[in-house]
Amino acid sequence: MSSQQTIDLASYIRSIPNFPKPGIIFRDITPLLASPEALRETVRQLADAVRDRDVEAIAAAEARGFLFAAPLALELNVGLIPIRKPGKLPSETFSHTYTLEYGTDTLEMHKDAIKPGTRVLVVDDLLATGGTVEACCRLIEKAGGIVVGCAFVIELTDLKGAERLARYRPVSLIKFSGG
Ligand SMILES: O=P(O)(O)OC[C@H]1O[C@H](OP(=O)(O)OP(=O)(O)O)[C@H](O)[C@@H]1O
Ligand SMILES: Nc1ncnc2[nH]cnc12
Repeated sequence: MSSQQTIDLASYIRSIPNFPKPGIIFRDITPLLASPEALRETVRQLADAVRDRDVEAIAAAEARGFLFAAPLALELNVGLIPIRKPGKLPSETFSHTYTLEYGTDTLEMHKDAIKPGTRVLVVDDLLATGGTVEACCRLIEKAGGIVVGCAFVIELTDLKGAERLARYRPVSLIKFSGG
């Protein structure tokens, strides 16, 4: 695809009704991941959206957050801090429990992952209630980091996650309403 043509990123998201529970419309990123052009454009747009934040490190929660955090860290030339589900990280961790659109979960981060005062951007594939990324922000703050923003590929606007995360100045590339 030539650089003159714009890519409609939303057209690479597949909507699957009633997964993983009745009433949820699952926004599936696998078609976007399958396209190198769409994935490259996604990472480029995320980088452009946060370039003025003086980001010094990127943090992301497993699993889908990692898929965008690693190429974005390379694009911004900063390191990557993995935030993981319980029992996966080998050294001492901080822990935080949060509520999802469906269910609850706990996340952990290495206590020594961040030098105090480091400017950290949190990245995830999708913003629903904001619970996951709020948990990431809490973990970063417990470690003495400064959350300078959070960036998402997809935002589910009806769930008001952007309001919950307003103090972290969230940005998103694709917005869906209605589930
Ligand atoms: O804004 P929230 O209400 O917190 O929801 C969004 C989160 O939910 C999904 O992750 P999930 O916990 O399903 O895990 P996965 O990445 O391992 O699929 C998604 O990747 C986000 O991290
Ligand atoms: N509707 C949704 N689609 C995909 N991932 C999600 N994570 C939370 N809600 C989701």
